[in-house]
Amino acid sequence: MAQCLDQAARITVVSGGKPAAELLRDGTFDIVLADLSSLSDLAEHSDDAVQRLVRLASGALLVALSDGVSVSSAVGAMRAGAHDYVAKPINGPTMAARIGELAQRHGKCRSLGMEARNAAGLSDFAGFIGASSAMQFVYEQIGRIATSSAPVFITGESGTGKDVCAEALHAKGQRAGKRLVAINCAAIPRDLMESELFGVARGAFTGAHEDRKGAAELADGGTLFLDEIGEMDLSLQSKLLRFLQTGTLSRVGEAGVRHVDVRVICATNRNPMQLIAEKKFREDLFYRLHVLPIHLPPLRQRPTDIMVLARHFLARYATEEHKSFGDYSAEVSSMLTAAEWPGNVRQLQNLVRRLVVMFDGGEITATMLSAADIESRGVTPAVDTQPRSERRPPILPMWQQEQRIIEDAIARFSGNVSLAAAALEISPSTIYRKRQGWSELASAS
Ligand SMILES: Nc1ncnc2c1ncn2[C@@H]1O[C@H](COP(=O)(O)OP(=O)(O)OP(=O)(O)O)[C@@H](O)[C@H]1O
Repeated sequence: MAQCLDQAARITVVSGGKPAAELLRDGTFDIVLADLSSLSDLAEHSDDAVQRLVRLASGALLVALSDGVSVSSAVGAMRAGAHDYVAKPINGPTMAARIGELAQRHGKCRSLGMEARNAAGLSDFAGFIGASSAMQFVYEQIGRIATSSAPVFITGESGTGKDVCAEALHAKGQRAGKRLVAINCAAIPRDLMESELFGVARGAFTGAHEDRKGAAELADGGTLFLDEIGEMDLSLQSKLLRFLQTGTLSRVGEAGVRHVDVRVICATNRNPMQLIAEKKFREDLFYRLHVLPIHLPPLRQRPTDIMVLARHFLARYATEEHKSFGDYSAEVSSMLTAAEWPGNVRQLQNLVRRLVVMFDGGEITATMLSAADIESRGVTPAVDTQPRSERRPPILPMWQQEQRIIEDAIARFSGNVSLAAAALEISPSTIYRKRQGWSELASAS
């Protein structure tokens, strides 16, 4: 692992909780890797031992290592103050990647010598734009793990580039000559999901007029990207687990098995540990998939990327629209850099696209920016000639108002959910999820 970390990293190994406690009392460390099975000399219960080590190692990041994979011990260690939990066995590069990701999240890169390494970083990489140290770390991770066949688990808020990441991993890997087949577990109705994933045999159900390959077979030799994996039905999760364990699948309605060789990449914007705790995601499947994790940081945590992205999108859309724009004014630059970007890169991208469509060119001013922002929220004051008393519509429940906004947007784009989602700055899967919820609410009322 030492070879995978920065060259200047110094690693001290001790065996047992007591020697570790003494060392932490006297010295300063950035990362503590605490093997839970070796702490019994410090406290009877490993959670208490972790708590003591965390207290002694003030300022250090503590990673708990465990022999088995168990949510209760993970939760216990995290409650006791550990910053991450890793199940053994784990190899050096993966451990180094986990540490880097953790350091990124906790702003420890500088002390771990990562900042200096990133100074001459890339401003674009396999579809990504961004020169921040957070993105340099992502590029490094992609470069390091792309050639492996082990599953990758991508996490990150909506709009942070999880699809871009899956494409980059495929493009940089040895399977690039074969297909990358993506399947969105939230967008496909539950009863169709199994046949979409594993295929269907002719006559399996009404409408199955011919044999059809599913996404896994179509990706044979290449990469299968399971987007929004957290939304997958529990019964299908068991079948996916069996597929991962055996490398074989059966099409729906077929008795035999077929061998399929795919690299699996999955992504979610949900917290996987929480899904497991809520029994919505199988723990054993999670650990099968969570071999090489990549976390995409939200845009607000990498403000240096904001203007790089904004300029990139401006140039791109101006070319597309055959318009000529100058730069963003200083005021606009500081407004964009200070914004929170809950929709991350997708939100910024949509805003710039609207600016380009709405205006003819020139420098982007604060007035233009606020006009484009108002447009995005659909705040268009209507001309009102009726008396006030007649004007006020009844207040509808929140879900019905939300439904109206979303369905209006879909109608505006002639039924194209992806375009409506882009205009509303949400993901298409959010729309599908909400639609499912509305029909349940409507049938309940
Ligand atoms: N670093 C980046 N550089 C350039 N474009 C980016 C970057 N990150 C995201 N994008 C663009 O932002 C949009 C959203 O990205 P993507 O679909 O990959 O996000 P996501 O994390 O998968 O979102 P969701 O969870 O909602 O599906 C896409 O158009 C993508 O090309």
